[in-house]
Amino acid sequence: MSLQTHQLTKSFGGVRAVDAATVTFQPGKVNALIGPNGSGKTTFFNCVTGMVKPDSGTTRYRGRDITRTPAHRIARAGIGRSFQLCRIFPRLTALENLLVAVRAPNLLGQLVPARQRTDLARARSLLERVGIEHLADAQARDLSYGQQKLLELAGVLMADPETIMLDEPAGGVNPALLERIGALVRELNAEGRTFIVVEHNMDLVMSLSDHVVVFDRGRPIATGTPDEVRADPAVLEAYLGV
Ligand SMILES: Nc1ncnc2c1ncn2[C@@H]1O[C@H](COP(=O)(O)OP(=O)(O)OP(=O)(O)O)[C@@H](O)[C@H]1O
Repeated sequence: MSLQTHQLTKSFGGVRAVDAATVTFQPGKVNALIGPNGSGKTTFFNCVTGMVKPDSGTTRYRGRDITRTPAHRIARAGIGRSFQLCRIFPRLTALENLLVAVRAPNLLGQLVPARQRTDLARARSLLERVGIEHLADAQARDLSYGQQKLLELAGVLMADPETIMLDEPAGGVNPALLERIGALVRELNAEGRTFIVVEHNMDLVMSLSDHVVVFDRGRPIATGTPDEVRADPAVLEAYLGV
């Protein structure tokens, strides 16, 4: 079952940020969402994940209409996401950030020691998985920007999402960490997780993704394999204005 939108629309004043966007993402694959600055990618992400209410249109996930579902319930349904500008708590340690990321929805859940122990073990193993276990007790603000992105990814993984939406994972990240983020996406995808990645780094998009959706002015103008969209004249026109 896939994530799909139908005629999704969101305006801010006179600007149609997302304009009747009908998109189907491929389950089990790495999907990329690309497009020029201001083409509506982040707003589209925000609509899909319940952070912004669309004006009209629908989003369906695994056959269910989630258009009006609150963000925390969409997250619980299995869609995790990261943000263009990392969302972490700078004064908490890396480990504490992960524990906060899975804060139990009610107080009772937070007080159950077994649950706390499981979360702690999971948080430690995820820090190890993303390669920053040595920074577990460092304040998040002391991590490099790339390390903060890895921490945010670990936070997303705490909820064990089946679908992971990443907003510009490569933005501002040095080449070594970029490679690690790419490798992690591949590994996590091989384990069966679906990815939807907004990214401006074309080398990363082309090497990582199976399926590419190109946005221009709030709607898809091309979809296909990296090679297919690269050869599409509409894509060249959108990017270069030729
Ligand atoms: N909260 C907001 N209020 C007003 N206008 C907004 C808001 N959010 C986005 N927009 C406008 O909507 C359009 C799409 O913006 P959006 O950030 O979704 O594009 P994007 O493709 O993610 O851009 P980028 O690649 O630069 O991150 C832009 O014209 C932007 O200025």
